[in-house]
Amino acid sequence: MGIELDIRPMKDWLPQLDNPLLISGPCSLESEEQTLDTAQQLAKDKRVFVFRGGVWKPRTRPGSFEGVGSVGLKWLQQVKKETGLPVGTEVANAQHTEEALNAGLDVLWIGARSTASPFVVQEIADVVKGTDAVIMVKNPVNPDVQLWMGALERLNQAGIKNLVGIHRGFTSFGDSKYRNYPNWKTFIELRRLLPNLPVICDPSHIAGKRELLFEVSQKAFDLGMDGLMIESHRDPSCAMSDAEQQVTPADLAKILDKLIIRQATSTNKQFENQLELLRNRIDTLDTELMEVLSSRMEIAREIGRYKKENNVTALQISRWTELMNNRIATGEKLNLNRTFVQILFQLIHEDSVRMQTEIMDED
Ligand SMILES: O=C(O)C(=O)C[C@]1(C(=O)O)C=C[C@@H](O)C=C1
Repeated sequence: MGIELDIRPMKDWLPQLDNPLLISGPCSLESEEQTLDTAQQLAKDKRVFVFRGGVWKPRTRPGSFEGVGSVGLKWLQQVKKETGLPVGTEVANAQHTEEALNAGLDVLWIGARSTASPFVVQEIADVVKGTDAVIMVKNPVNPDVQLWMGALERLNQAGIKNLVGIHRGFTSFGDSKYRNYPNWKTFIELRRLLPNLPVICDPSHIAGKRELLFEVSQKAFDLGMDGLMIESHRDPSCAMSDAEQQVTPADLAKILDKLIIRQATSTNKQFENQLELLRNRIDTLDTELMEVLSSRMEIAREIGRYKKENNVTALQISRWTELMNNRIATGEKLNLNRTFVQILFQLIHEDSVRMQTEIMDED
């Protein structure tokens, strides 16, 4: 389902922005002193454009530190006064939103668990209606691009044009080196559906550990994301939440020094010409690929008709297993990724079986 949102570019509400947008600050605000000290250090690095600090912390289980609450808004106001940095926090219900707006916060964001709940998003949208608030929407915990877009749409319908998506990864099951699996394809799909929506990455929540922050941040820039939100604490070892994934402002600067920021296009004519030549070759190969697929499917249909006449099942598990093993081995010789080959042939086989059963069930 296609939707068009009326979205303003980030520079309209943050004129000092010199791409990309970097938001940083502690996971949770813990004391006025910790807040101001971290903010002062971050403000010295001119690459940080917005200071963040969690005030109300949605925790998975009760009993964990749930944030300092409303008093933290005063500390954020103080940060703004002392450093000149715009400030932001996460809101999870109407009351948080009202308080944050009244405190003059510059940026509010909706967390992954809240984005997954349309009632919560609507409640927040009703409060911000008619204001020129800047609202960032994290992806929902599950990789459902429609749910993510739905949240953005609700806010846009409430007149909010200063919208940004935040990619923070998705709940992982089983073994994963990430705290939240990045599933980059969900971002790619969101960008395809809403090309004018700025989207930043939250490497802290994807990585879950500071050692992976650089790798995830670089990947975000390789894909053309518009910024990063990275948690920073003056002393992560004694942070009251997410200690493993926070970095000191000094370590943040080291990560930023190493990152390569890529542009969507290049002004180099030679590059553009060469790219066009290579893209033409891809177009030709894709046409051949489709023609080969079409011939393959035609044979599968023929087999289907034949099986129908002879009362034989569409699914032939031993042939399918043998075929898959063979294609993976061939793929390896041809330098094709194993998972890619597996998924590709699963899709082809699935459609082949679908067509054959349709033929069999025709009158
Ligand atoms: O070999 C067959 O029996 C086929 O119908 C072809 C095919 C395939 O598309 O490769 C389709 C269904 C079977 O489960 C196995 C293989």
